[in-house]
Amino acid sequence: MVDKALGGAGLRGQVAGETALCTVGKSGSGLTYRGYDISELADKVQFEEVAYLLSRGELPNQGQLVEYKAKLKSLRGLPQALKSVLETIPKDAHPMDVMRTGCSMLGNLETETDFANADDAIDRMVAIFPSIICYWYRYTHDGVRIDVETDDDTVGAHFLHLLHDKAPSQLFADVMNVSLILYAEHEFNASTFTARVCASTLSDIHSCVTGAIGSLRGPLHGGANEAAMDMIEGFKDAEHAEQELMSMLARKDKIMGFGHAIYRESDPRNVIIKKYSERLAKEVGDDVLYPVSVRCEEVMWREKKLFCNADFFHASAYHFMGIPTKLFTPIFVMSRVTGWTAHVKEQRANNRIIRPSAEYTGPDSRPVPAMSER
Ligand SMILES: CC(=O)SCCNC(=O)CCNC(=O)[C@H](O)C(C)(C)COP(=O)(O)OP(=O)(O)OC[C@H]1O[C@@H](n2cnc3c(N)ncnc32)[C@H](O)[C@@H]1OP(=O)(O)O
Ligand SMILES: O=C([O-])CC(=O)C(=O)O
Repeated sequence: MVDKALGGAGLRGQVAGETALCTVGKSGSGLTYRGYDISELADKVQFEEVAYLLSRGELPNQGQLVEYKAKLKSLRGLPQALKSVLETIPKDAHPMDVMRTGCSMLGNLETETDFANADDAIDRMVAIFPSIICYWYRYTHDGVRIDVETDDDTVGAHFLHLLHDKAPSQLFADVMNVSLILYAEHEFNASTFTARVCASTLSDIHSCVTGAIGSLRGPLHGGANEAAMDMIEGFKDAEHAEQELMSMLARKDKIMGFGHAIYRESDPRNVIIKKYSERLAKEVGDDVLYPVSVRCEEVMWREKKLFCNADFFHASAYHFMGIPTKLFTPIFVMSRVTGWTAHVKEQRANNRIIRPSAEYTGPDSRPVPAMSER
């Protein structure tokens, strides 16, 4: 059924399948993973518990969590052939292209041959994605071949450790944890739908994730956090931000990090990451980027009733932790791989190939003219 308020373009408002994984825009804060509210998850659990919840169906007990984290730790290493491929990708490549190639190469080296073993392939991707991006980044930017097998307890701490060559502070590790939870799953968003379409052909899980990475890359989806950072970095202070935004709105520019396909008044993830951005700003002594971001939020709501989505305050939060802007969207991949792959399993469990119909708008039937008549 088409929701008239949203219109039908972009399949908006049309139910394209069922899921037990996530609600968007419904009860509680509006976002739940398997029934658990996002704000409670962000408050109380680790990303690894969310990853387990999505792949296995329930939150782990203590023993299961210990075992799961030990398994992830043991899967961080990169095969030599994958390292060689990463070393050939140029320094100026976009890191999302590196993620896409890294995932695809992993699919060549560790091909999923039996859907019954999907959880092993999923765990491997959750564990190895930070290694892939950091190995390439440090090799091409710092000229070092890093050892990716750290002893860090969590995916977020492991990532920051590899990137900065030292274990992160507790605050930074906590922010990464919350960020990875917030990005983990979001129903039938564009990249997840890509993964489900691929899964519906009974393709392998690495193909599903490789396709999803390509969809996430665009600035209307995951790429918005980088685009938001590029924008706010250009503002000198809150006053300047307001003037520039007003001009951008007058030119009808799209303001990255604002608006949403489903939420109408707010994105429940924003209030959570905004709080952490504020804490980080205090921690690092920022008195520009956070006030600039807050002013952008005020102006966009006042002028357009547009609100910050999950991406906007992620920009300043990641920046405060010393993460280069072009690595922002790969972090989204490190998290969303848990949602994508849970959807792949769900699609496989109740599958019919996804193949909608198109309304034809081309010319009427006509004969092929001879070459001399074209
Ligand atoms: C984690 C995520 O992927 S969250 C999304 C990240 N993407 C962004 O931040 C990119 C900026 N935002 C956008 O481009 C859009 O809001 C999207 C892609 C997220 C949603 O697109 P839609 O569902 O088409 O948006 P929606 O139907 O609400 O748009 C309504 C109107 O608001 C405008 N609008 C929506 N978002 C913005 C924005 N960020 N800046 C300026 N105008 C906007 C649209 O152009 C549209 O105007 P129109 O009717 O004159 O064409
Ligand atoms: O749901 C969407 O369309 C985009 C989004 O917020 C996400 O994927 O996290």
